[in-house]
Amino acid sequence: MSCQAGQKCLFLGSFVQSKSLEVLEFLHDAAIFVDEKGVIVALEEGCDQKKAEETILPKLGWSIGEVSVKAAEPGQFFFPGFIDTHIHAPQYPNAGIFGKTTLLDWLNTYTFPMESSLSVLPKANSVYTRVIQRTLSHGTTTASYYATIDVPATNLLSDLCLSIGQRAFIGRCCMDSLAPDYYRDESAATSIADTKATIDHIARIDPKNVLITPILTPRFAPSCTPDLMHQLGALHRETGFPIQTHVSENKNEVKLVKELFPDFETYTHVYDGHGLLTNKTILAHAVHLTEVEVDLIKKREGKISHCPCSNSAITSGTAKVRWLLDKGVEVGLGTDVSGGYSPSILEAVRQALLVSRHVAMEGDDSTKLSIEEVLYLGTKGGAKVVGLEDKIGGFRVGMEWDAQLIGLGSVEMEEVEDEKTGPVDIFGWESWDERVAKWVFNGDDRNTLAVWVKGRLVHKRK
Ligand SMILES: Nc1nc2[nH]cnc2c(=O)[nH]1
Ligand SMILES: [Zn+2]
Repeated sequence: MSCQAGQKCLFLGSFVQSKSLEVLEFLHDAAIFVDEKGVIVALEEGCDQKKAEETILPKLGWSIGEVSVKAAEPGQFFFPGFIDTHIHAPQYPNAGIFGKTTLLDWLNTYTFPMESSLSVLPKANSVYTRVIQRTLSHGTTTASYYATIDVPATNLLSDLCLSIGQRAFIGRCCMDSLAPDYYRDESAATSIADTKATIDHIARIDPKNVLITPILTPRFAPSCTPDLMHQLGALHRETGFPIQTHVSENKNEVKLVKELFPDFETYTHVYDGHGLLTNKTILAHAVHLTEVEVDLIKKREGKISHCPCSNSAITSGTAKVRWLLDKGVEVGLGTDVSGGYSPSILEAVRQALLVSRHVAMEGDDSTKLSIEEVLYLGTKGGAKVVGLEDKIGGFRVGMEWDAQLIGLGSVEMEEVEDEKTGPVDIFGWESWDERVAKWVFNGDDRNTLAVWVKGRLVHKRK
C-alpha cells in the first residue's frame, strides 16, 4: 500500500539525511510515523514492522487497520525531498538552449521571448504542468519559482502547484526598466498592483500558506527602477513575504549595475539601499561578490542560491561556495532553469561538487566540497534559504514528510543492466557512503521511485 495524504503512514527501512554540513546520517531498520496532516510524529531506530505495530502504534493511539505501510526494500532508502531555491518555470521549454550566449544577450535572445509567450494561458498551462511534474519526478518537493510579469499565468502556476502538490514560492516577475517594450511592466505602480493581485490570489487558494507562499521578485537591479525597488521593499516590510532576485552573476551585468546605480558602493548595496536585503532575501548566483558584499549579506542574514549548472552553461563564472560557507552565509542550490539546462537538483548537487573542484584548481584545495556538503546544500541548506528549516529538509519529529524513495538497481553482479533502474546496475557490494556517492554521480530520475510532499504521494515511478 502507498502512503497518501490524509492517511496515517508508516515508513520502514533505511533513511539517509544530512545531520550537519559535513555529516550524513544513516538510519537503518528505522520506522517513521506520519500523521494525516503529513507531520512526522515518531521516529524509531531498530524498529521493524512487528515492533512498530505492537509497541509504537498503541503509544500513538493508532490502530493497525488505519495505517498504510511503505517499506523500502533492501538497498533502497528514503531521502529528504530536494529544495530548488531558484528556478524560472516559464523558461522550461528553453532548457538546453543557450548557444554561446552570456547573461545579457541570453535574456534578449531566448528568455524574454519565451516568457512573454506564456501570457497565452493554454501554453502556460501545459508548460507549468510539465515543469511541476518533471521537477517532482526528480525529487524536488519545494521550489522557489520565478513566473512571468503576467498575472493570470502566474496565478495559474500557483493553482497548479497546489493541485499537483508541490510546495512552492511563487514570484510574479517585476521589471519596469531596461527590458523590451513587449515584455516590461508599464510602471512601478502597475508592477506593484500586479504583484498584489498575485498575493491576493494566493491568499484565496492557500490562506495559511500551507503549501504556496508568494515571494516578491524584483527580477534584478538592471530591470527595476529605484521607485519599484523601494515599493517592493515597503511591501516586504508590510507583508513579511520573502524576496528573491539575482546578484552579481556576470561581469558585464555587474558593470551595468555600476553604471545604472553610480551612487551605490556595490551591486549588493543597491538592494540594501532599497530595503530588499533582509534575512528573507534569496540572492541567486553571487558569483562575483566582493568581500564587502559578502560581509553585508552576512550582516543582513541574506541567503544565497548557488546555481552551478547555469553558471557554467552561460559562462557566468565559478561561485566561491566554500568562501561563502566559511563566512557563515546560508547557501542552497538552484537549477536556474533555463540558464541551467537541467530541472534536477541531483544534477545541481553533482555540478556544485565539480565547480568546487574548478575553484580548487585555481590553487586552494580546501575549496573542494564533499558529497556530504553538496547533499546538505540540496536539502537542509535549501530549507534554511527558503526559511522552512523547521518543517522540511530532514526527518525529525515535528517536521513534515517531504521525501523521496531512492532505488539503485540490481544488487546481483550477474544481472544485466535494467533500463528501469538507471545507468549503474551493479549496486549492493559497496558501503553506504559509496552507494550514496554512486547515486550522486550516476543517478537520475529513474532512481526516484516515489516522492511525497506533506505526506501526499505526488510522484510514483511507473
Ligand atoms: N540566470 C538568470 N539571470 C537573470 N538575471 C535576470 N534575469 C535572469 C534570468 O532569467 N536568469
Ligand atoms: Zn535565475
